[in-house]
Amino acid sequence: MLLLAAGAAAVAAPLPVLKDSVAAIGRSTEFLQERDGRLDLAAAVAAYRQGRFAPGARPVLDFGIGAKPVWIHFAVDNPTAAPVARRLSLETSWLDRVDVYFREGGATVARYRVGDTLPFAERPVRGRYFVFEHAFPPGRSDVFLRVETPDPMVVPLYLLDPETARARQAEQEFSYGIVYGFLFALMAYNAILFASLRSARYLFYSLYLALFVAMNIAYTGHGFAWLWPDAVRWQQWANPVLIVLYAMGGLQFAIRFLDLRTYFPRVRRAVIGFCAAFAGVLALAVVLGNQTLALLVSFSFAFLFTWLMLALGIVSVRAGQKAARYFLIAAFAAMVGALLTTLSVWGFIPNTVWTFRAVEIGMLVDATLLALALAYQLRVGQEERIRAQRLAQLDPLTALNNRRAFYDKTAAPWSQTVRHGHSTSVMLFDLDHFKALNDAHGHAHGDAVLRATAELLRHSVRQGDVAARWGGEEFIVFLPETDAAEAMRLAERLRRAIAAMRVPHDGGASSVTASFGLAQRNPSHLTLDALIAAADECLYEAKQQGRDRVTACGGGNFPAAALA
Ligand SMILES: Nc1nc2c(ncn2[C@@H]2O[C@H](COP(=O)(O)OP(=O)(O)OP(=O)(O)O)[C@@H](O)[C@H]2O)c(=O)[nH]1
Repeated sequence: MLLLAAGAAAVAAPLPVLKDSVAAIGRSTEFLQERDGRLDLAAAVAAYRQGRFAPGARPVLDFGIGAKPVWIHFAVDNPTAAPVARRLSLETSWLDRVDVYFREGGATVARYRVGDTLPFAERPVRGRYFVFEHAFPPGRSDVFLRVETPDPMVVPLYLLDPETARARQAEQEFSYGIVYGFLFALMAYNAILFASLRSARYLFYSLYLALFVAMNIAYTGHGFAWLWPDAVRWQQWANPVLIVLYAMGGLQFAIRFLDLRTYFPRVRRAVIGFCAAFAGVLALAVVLGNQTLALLVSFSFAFLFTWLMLALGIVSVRAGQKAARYFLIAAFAAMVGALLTTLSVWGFIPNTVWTFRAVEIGMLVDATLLALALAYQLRVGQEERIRAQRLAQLDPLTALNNRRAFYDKTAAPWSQTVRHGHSTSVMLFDLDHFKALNDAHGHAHGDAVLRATAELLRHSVRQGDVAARWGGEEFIVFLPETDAAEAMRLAERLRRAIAAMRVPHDGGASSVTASFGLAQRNPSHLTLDALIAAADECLYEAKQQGRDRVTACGGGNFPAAALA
């Protein structure tokens, strides 16, 4: 059993048992910030003895960005008769320099210097955090740490038995595996969608996730441990640069996803300007070698970024964009996650696995919702395309096929007809004296007559027949597997129905008649147009012969009276 003692021996606080608590020990520590120049160990120990150290008020000590170097002390009391092994870990990966001194009976028995300004291989225990193994002898030991960094000086200290510490680390790595695996899968899937659909929003979504992973890998220390263990200089700049790139990636995705170019062109320009301004100041900070400035730029950018994403989501929802609802909830989840993590790191709320990792949980929710939103947009886009295609094929007045659709839909049956030599006919008909009807009752009434005729036609054709408005007051029907006699019966039925039709207008109701031309395919009709031309000739003949009749070319002429 190992006890941790805070404060000078004379005023020792109650000693927590470390083995039972996987919590940061900030409250059991005391600290002194170097306000009047650098202190060496001897000076720090002397200051400690003089009671100049202040007690740690929170589990995780936090001194902010660009803070002066700080000395931290805690005492360990081993009440047993044998040494007890403990693992001290400082779970912030970005600290520039940390000196640790283990002292017993007023003498330093072990000292380490770590920090991300030193190559990774120099760490006493290989890990993304700063870890030290120490066997505490019976009785009291003192631990002094000196921490120096321009980065956020957050110092979550844990003192655990090595087994618990290793299990905790394995658990953390496992969960990072899940987070990165999930995000990589989404990234790959959307990159494939981009490759096949060529829509930039999928690319920017993948990029946004990739930049989140890159940023996360950097600030969790995985990058330094796995990817750039010797790139000490890059390690100094990786966090601010990747934070800014991540936020820029998010905004670039938002621009495309929310289609700001169409909906809010000025907002889009402002967002691009905002990104460019921050990127410019960051570049300046890098050129000047001013890390504190770079960090201030990146954190303020990240802070504004979360609010901006939320604001863009809100205005887009208000502009009626359905998919923006997903975006808004996603941005909100990411924001809550980032907020919880920040509060837990700074010790305002309990630093549990859930609160500390909330930023990643928020990002998983964010990424999932955005993937759903992209899928939703894809589906809506497809439906719109299909609807547009259908509309492009319809005659707007009568909702019958237009000419283009007629040719589309008859292409296959026509080839069948030609290949198998089936009898096929085409029927063309044209309303008689339609100009006079328009003149007498107005164009709107003429339209009503055309719609009523189309309705009759729609109900007269059989399955497989293709009816269309050919133009003006002229209609066409392609009749597959239909010889002249059968076509004649169909046409005659339709002619009578049209003649019997009454279309009401202000002063009563009007009636119309129609003239029909019929042509049955024969070997001389090499194309459908040739057959249509033949039907057109018959129609002309029907008109010539007095209208309100069906004329079959090469076949009989059936005036209304003859068939009545
Ligand atoms: N109301 C209405 N009229 C149309 C439409 N399309 C064409 N028309 C009219 O249809 C009339 C066709 O006139 P014409 O080609 O002289 O034929 P017609 O008067 O029917 O005479 P015949 O065909 O010889 O019996 C024109 O007055 C066109 O303006 C339409 O969509 N709506």
